[in-house]
Order: sequence, then C-alpha cells, then structure tokens
Amino acid sequence: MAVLVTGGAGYIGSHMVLALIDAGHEEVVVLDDLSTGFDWALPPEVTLVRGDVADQTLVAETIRRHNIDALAHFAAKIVVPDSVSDPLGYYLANTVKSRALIEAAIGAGVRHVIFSSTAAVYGEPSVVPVPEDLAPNPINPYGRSKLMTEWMLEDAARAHGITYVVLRYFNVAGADPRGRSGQSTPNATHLIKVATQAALGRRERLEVFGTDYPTPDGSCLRDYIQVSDLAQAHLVALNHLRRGGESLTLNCGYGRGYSVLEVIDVVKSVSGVDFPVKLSPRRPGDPSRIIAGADRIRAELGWVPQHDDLREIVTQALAWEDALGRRNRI
Ligand SMILES: NC(=O)c1ccc[n+]([C@@H]2O[C@H](COP(=O)([O-])OP(=O)(O)OC[C@H]3O[C@@H](n4cnc5c(N)ncnc54)[C@H](O)[C@@H]3O)[C@@H](O)[C@H]2O)c1
Ligand SMILES: O=c1ccn([C@@H]2O[C@H](COP(=O)(O)OP(=O)(O)O[C@H]3O[C@H](CO)[C@H](O)[C@H](O)[C@H]3O)[C@@H](O)[C@H]2O)c(=O)[nH]1
Repeated sequence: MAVLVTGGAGYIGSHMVLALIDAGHEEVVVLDDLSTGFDWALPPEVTLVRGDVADQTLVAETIRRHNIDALAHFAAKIVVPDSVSDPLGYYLANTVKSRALIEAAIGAGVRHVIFSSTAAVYGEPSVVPVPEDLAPNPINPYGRSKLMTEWMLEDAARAHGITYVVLRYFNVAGADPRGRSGQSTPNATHLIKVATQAALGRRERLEVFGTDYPTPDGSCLRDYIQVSDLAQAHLVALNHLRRGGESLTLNCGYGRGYSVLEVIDVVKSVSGVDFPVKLSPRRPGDPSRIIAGADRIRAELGWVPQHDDLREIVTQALAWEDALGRRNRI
C-alpha cells in the first residue's frame, strides 16, 4: 500500500512526506505541478510525478502503478486576498480540479482521502474557539472553494463507500525541527514568514493590516499551529482510516489565539531585531478572530502536539528563512 500526496513539494505537503518517511511508511508518491512547490524539498526516496491533479489519466495511472490506497490532497491555491481578486481562478484550482482528482482517484481504487481544508470555511465565526459543528459560513472565495470540496468529498465518499478525514487547518507556521523543510514560497504573504523576512532585513518593513478590529489590541487574532504537528495529525488520520475508522471532519489548531501585534513582538524578541512596522488599513477578506476548538482531534485520533509554543515556532521559521536566504544566494 502506498500514499499519494498531491502538493507534496509544497510547504505543508513536504512536511507530510517527511513524517511518512520518518514513520517508516512504505512508498510515498508525490503529484505536484511545481507551481509553488520545489522538487528539492523532497527526500530522494520519494517518487515525484510532475503534473496537474486534474489530469485524470495521469492520476489513474499513478494510483494503479503504485498500488495506492490513500490520497492526501494538499495541492491548492492558498492566498486569501488573491482569491478575492481572482475568484474564478480559485474555484478552478481548489474546487473544479479537486472534483476531477476525486473522481479519478475513486475510479482507480483509492479507499481513503485526507483533505487539506481550512479555518477559512468558518468565515467570521459567531463562537470562538470554533467547534467543528458550527455551520460553515466562509467570507472569501478561498474559504468557499475549499468548503465546496469538503461537500463533494463527503457526498462522493458516501456514494462510493470510501472514507475520509477533512482537516481544517488554522494558521500553519514554523518549520521542520531538523531543518529539512520550511515555508519556501517566494513572495509569501503569511504573517510569521513575512515578519521573519523583515527581521532578517529581506523586507524593508512589516505592514499590520488593520488595527481597528474588535479585538483586545485592534489587530486580528489567529491560532498558529506548527507544521510538523500538523503533519503528525495527517499520520494519525491515515492510521485511523486504514484501521477502518469512520469519516471525520476535524479542526487542527491549539485552541489559543495570538494577535498580529503579539506575533510581531515575539519575532522581534526571538530575532533581537526591532524591524520597522507600518500600521495599514484592513486587508480584504480577513476575519477578525479565528481560534480552533481543538478537543475533537485529540479525542478522536489521540493526536498530541509536540510544538505548541509560539517562540519555538518563530525560532524554527527564522532558522529556515536564514538557511533559505543562504541557499538562494548560492
Ligand atoms: N499555509 C496555511 O496556513 C494553510 C492553512 C489552511 C489550509 N492550508 C491548505 O494546505 C494545503 C497546502 O498549503 P501550503 O501552505 O503547503 O501551500 P503551497 O503553495 O506551499 O503548496 C501547494 C502545493 O501544491 C502544488 N500545486 C498547486 N496546484 C497544483 C495542481 N493543480 N496540480 C498539482 N500540484 C499543484 C504546488 O506546486 C505546491 O507544491 C492547501 O490545500 C491549503 O489550502 C494551508
Ligand atoms: O504582512 C502581513 C501578513 C499578514 N498580516 C495579518 O496577519 C493575520 C494572518 O494572516 P496570514 O496571511 O498569515 O494568514 P490568514 O489568516 O490570512 O490565512 C491563513 O490561515 C487561514 C485559516 O485561518 C487559511 O487557511 C489560509 O490558507 C492561510 O493563508 C491576518 O490578520 C493578516 O491581515 C499582516 O498584518 N501583515
């Protein structure tokens, strides 16, 4: 039995690949078009199939050739403000292409699917921390594009007798503690990544998007989950499904929120650099606060996070950014 990881050359997918290899998993096959991912992020024992998740012939051939029983679907477009300016591009990448992938995968015999969903499906939640059974109400095309895929997967699983785990990630950050992978996307927009670049002098300054939100310091609150902890959540989800466990939808977060200004303070403190910060207007599509109700995944899967510490997350992100800068100069 082998696992197909779509988007495995990307930030989170590459950590899933490392987690599978570290756990001694059989064959790991990555399907990635390298649009935002990097082949060098993959260990040599992994098979990389370069292509599009919507190429049904390629998907079916890959699944049959490698005897794949489980699919972990990470490939997507992921930038919330881009989804506001290019909604149809996001519905194509995240919804239409996922439909094609799910159809081809089920047709070729895949039994289990783990899907990378997002806290963005909750929109501006009425309850914080957000429980999984709160009715989703996304406020941007990114969240809607992912929610539609959740629904397709749920319906297709019921109709075709397969099982799935939908993982709704909150804000993913940090890097592999052994320094093998991290967030490498050029022009990335994620707060901790951008702040570490400012600390290392690779950006002139950091902009804070909105200081008039109804939060204690006026900036947005987010629940930052360390990327290897998140990869472990996928491993336990995979084991659950292979043992015959039922389909589940689970939040992935620590259940605690930090404001944008608090995150900046931690990055300044860890790096020792007082980089310039500009207070700017709100960014389109941003909810004011989003924090995970984090109990269900622990109860259902026995997931135990190892890196629930913002200073550790920032330290890893800084180390990765530093190494990436040196690598790119070579
Ligand atoms: N980063 C976060 O904070 C966050 C939060 C919630 C959910 N997610 C979800 O996690 C998943 C992974 O995100 P990431 O941060 O690793 O992003 P990423 O951009 O680093 O990785 C995406 C990978 O998918 C590949 N890809 C994109 N479209 C493809 C296609 N059509 N065919 C084949 N490969 C394709 C890219 O080349 C890249 O390697 C996404 O589904 C995203 O929606 C991310
Ligand atoms: O330079 C920056 C970058 C971000 N922010 C702020 O920091 C917070 C976090 O922003 P990110 O861009 O890091 O992350 P998002 O919360 O927008 O989105 C992330 O988490 C979501 C779930 O909460 C989605 O899953 C999405 O894929 C993922 O990018 C937001 O309030 C944003 O306005 C800034 O102030 N300045």
